[in-house]
Amino acid sequence: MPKTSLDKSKIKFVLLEGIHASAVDALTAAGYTQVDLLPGALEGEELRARLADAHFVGIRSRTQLTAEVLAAAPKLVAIGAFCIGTNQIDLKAARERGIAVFNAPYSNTRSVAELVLAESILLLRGIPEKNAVAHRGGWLKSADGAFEARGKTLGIIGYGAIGTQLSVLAESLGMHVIFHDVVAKLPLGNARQARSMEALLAEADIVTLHVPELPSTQWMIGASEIAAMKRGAILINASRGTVVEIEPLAEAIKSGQLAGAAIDVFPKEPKSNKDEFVSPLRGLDNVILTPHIGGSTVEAQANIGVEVAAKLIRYSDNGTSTSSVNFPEVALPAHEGKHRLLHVHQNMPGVLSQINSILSDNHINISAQYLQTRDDVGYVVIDMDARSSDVALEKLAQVPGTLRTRVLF
Ligand SMILES: NC(=O)c1ccc[n+]([C@@H]2O[C@H](COP(=O)([O-])OP(=O)(O)OC[C@H]3O[C@@H](n4cnc5c(N)ncnc54)[C@H](O)[C@@H]3O)[C@@H](O)[C@H]2O)c1
Ligand SMILES: O=C(O)[C@H](O)COP(=O)(O)O
Repeated sequence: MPKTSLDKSKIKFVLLEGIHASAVDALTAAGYTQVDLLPGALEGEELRARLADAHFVGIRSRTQLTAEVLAAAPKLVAIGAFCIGTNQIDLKAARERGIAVFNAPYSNTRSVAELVLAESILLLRGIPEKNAVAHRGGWLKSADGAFEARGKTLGIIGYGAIGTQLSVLAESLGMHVIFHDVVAKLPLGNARQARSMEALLAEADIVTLHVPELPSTQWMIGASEIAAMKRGAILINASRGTVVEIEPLAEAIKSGQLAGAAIDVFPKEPKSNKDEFVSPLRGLDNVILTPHIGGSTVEAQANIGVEVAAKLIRYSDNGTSTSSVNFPEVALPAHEGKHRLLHVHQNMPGVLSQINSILSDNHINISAQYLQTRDDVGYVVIDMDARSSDVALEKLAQVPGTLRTRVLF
């Protein structure tokens, strides 16, 4: 056997944040034996120490993979975000180190949509407050401020995978759906695109947020947006904690400007289940507070485990990088009987011609070559005879601008 491909028993996976066992099962079935599964998020020195010899890391929304952390992970080949959001990862820094990032863009979307629909019904009926009062020995039997969902207007900000599913579910209850998105979207069913976010805020009985964390979505709902909502409306945020300003929201609940709210994500979330949750929203009975569990269902987590593990396995075994959120996307066939050399490099003129000169000067006969670039990084894949891969790897690793090389067989 040539010595270039890393034996699967030597490839180390570190899975943090209680990733579902389905991921471990998938990795084990694919022949990977070194899989460390940890229940919580890590940070600082503990995180760096764990990543020092890891080839793959799996995280959820909590673990911050900054440029500094990635610099302390010299062997890292790919990152699996076992969730939708990838804002916790420095995607550019990862790409510039030749590290591909994969996520699960759909597996938990139904869980979030169902939760938001349930919260809409509960809040329209004032159930959180009635429930809290009953727990304290009170009895709030009244129809005042209690409404059916039928005929109410749901305003969805961010009409993507979650927003659209929620749209369909809400219409099945007889709700009117309006939405706002920065991209033109096909309205599903009888849903209607609002003229602007302001128009949506003015019309909706319930406003729900389903946007990613971006500079443009940071604090997009603050005091003036809340003031622009109908008096007695409801606000729901299960997107990211940086999207809604909490202080003005708490004030609006106390003043009656908003009748209720359901908040699943917060600007500052506890590091683990052992830490205290601190928020100005605590103690407000008509606010549903949930600990970032919009996507936390058994079904979603099991599916995410399988989906992201499959992407990491495919990238590790075959080099295919399609659906990566930060990396050049290359779809590769099997390379049976051949050795496959993967070369990740800075995207600058001349790299490919240098690679091909080396192959030609060393009389290396290639059977296939694939190239894709993304921003500042290029990814070239070369299939060749087994006897050539040792020398090709040694020579191509020296090409100026090389970020990373691997050989698969
Ligand atoms: N609470 C949870 O547990 C949980 C679970 C899953 C996802 N999420 C969050 O929900 C977000 C949305 O998920 P998704 O699957 O629907 O994502 P998506 O990418 O499918 O949809 C997001 C939509 O928001 C739109 N958008 C972006 N910027 C906008 C802006 N400024 N104004 C209006 N629309 C804007 C996009 O065009 C897109 O249509 C994720 O990015 C993630 O942060 C939270
Ligand atoms: O981005 C996501 O998918 C959600 O925020 C869920 O994150 P979690 O896996 O940490 O629950």
